[in-house]
Amino acid sequence: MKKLKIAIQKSGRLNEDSLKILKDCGISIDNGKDQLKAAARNFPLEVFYLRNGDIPQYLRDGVVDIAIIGENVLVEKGENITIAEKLGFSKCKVSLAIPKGETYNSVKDFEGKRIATSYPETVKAYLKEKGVKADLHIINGSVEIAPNIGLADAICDIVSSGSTLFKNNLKEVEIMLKSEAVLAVSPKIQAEEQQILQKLQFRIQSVLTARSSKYILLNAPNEKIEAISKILPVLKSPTILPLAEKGWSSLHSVIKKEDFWDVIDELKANGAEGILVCPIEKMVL
Ligand SMILES: Nc1ncnc2c1ncn2[C@@H]1O[C@H](COP(=O)(O)OP(=O)(O)OP(=O)(O)O)[C@@H](O)[C@H]1O
Ligand SMILES: O=P(O)(O)OC[C@H]1O[C@H](OP(=O)(O)OP(=O)(O)O)[C@H](O)[C@@H]1O
Ligand SMILES: [Mg+2]
Repeated sequence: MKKLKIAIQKSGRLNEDSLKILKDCGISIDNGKDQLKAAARNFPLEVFYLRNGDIPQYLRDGVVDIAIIGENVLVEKGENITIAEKLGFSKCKVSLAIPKGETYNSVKDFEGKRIATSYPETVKAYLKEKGVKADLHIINGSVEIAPNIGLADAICDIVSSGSTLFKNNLKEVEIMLKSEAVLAVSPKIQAEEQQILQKLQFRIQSVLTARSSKYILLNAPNEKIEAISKILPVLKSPTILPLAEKGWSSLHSVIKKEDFWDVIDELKANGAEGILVCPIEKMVL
């Protein structure tokens, strides 16, 4: 039987969450420390542990069928590669930054400036669109140090919490793109592998929907149930069950994780008690 070949980052920021999402999809993989290739035990999947930056080429060549990779890397060198799914982790921005003390008016300020970056294609495309010509210095790491050692006037790199910029006395002035981990697909994927991908994608979608949702249970007097049902931003209509105590009911539903804190005060004001919010493991809509 054919196997779907997936590339994930060997080590680094994407590695752990990539393995976790496969695990949550019920797929167990031998994760030997120095292994570069492993087979899943219970799913037709072969895992290749690779450098994030090398993955676009492997996808293009059809050496692997799919990959979990930072969207920013696809923007930089992911021509012809499609995104099947956004995975919701490793969220970051790719931004332009300049020394904190300098004034900034607009992207035109980069005209003629030296910009250090590991993402030259992304910067080139961005500045070209804005009609700005700058001088790019390509370096592979520790980009934020460049202005401090006189190598460049500005930088373009990944920003997440902003602490690396802060520590290096820099400020973010342009956000070029927002990125997260994605499931990317090779243009050379074959029909049989495509079918396995569909099965994997179905599992991933169930995991992602569950991750962004919560199961909520609460008790309320019967006369308040209708009002409470209207407050809750539920996915479908709630389940309502009578409690042993007369005149009271228990309401069960699924809500979006981020919505809960917006409605909690209103729920309480409407007589809701014993509110439980629980994680959901898998969810099929
Ligand atoms: N500080 C950060 N916060 C959130 N996501 C990040 C951060 N830094 C990088 N990422 C995301 O994680 C991906 C992998 O970053 P990481 O630094 O682990 O590897 P890398 O050095 O870019 O790649 P390689 O595997 O080729 O060495 C990046 O492409 C980006 O999408
Ligand atoms: O805004 P922050 O939260 O500080 O994150 C941004 C930093 O994180 C990444 O570096 P990483 O730590 O992955 O080191 P690397 O340059 O060796 O990849 C990125 O290259 C930035 O330097
Ligand atoms: Mg990094």
